[in-house]
Amino acid sequence: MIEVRELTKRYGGTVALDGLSFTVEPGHVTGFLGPNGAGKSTTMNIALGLHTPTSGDVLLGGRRYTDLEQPLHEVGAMLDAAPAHPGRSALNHLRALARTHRIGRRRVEDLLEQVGLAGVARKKAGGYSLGMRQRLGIAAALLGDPPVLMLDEPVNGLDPDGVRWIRELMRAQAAEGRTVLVSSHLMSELELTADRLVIIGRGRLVADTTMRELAERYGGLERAYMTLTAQDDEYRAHPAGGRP
Ligand SMILES: Nc1ncnc2c1ncn2[C@@H]1O[C@H](COP(=O)(O)OP(=O)(O)OP(=O)(O)O)[C@@H](O)[C@H]1O
Repeated sequence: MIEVRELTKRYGGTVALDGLSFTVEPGHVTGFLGPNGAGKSTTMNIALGLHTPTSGDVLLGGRRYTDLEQPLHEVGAMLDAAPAHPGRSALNHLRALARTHRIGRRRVEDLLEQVGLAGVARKKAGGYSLGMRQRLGIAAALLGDPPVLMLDEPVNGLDPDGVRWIRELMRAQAAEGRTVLVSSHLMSELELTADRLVIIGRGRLVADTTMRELAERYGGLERAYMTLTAQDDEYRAHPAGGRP
């Protein structure tokens, strides 16, 4: 489970997150949706201990990331598509990660097979395509068989095969009882993947619901997203005295 509690983050004068709270339950793929700059990456970076919140916190299975003794066994994450040093092979990259958690070579080889990189495992990552780098990032995230997965815009720039592969993988991970949070700024990307949805706008919670509920209430998912984020903009344009 992921618990985001009253999370606020300011970068100088920019309020990236403004008292954001929501919970992500296991057994579902939860989409984390919001326009560019809404605060999705900031939330994930804080969850993974990469940024410090101004106030509030994020708990993974009840603990902050920085308190986890064996983080690879607690949470797997892919925040960008450049997970390995370009001079290092997929095999060596995963082996190095595995050693930090006493994970065996067999697990690394099985994962390379699972993500479709077995054939290029000894080649340098610098020569990998975007799709191959994404697959390596996913392998690294899965290495410790963690109960929580967090993926930031994982299908950006991928071809249809890669998109389908990641989509099926996320659904399979959720079906096995894991907590899966996947961010996107496009509703169309989450439509076929997520069954729950957390929508944020300008660092605030806009909706926390199921896909079905949202589609029924607004007569379609795209329409729901446009309506909800437009309302947010409208509200934020008149913060002092409310709407005119
Ligand atoms: N390191 C930083 N320094 C200053 N401002 C930042 C920093 N990181 C994020 N921001 C600002 O915080 C806000 C939220 O950004 P964030 O990247 O979290 O949004 P996002 O929802 O992930 O957007 P996108 O879909 O474009 O990736 C934006 O206004 C952004 O400019």
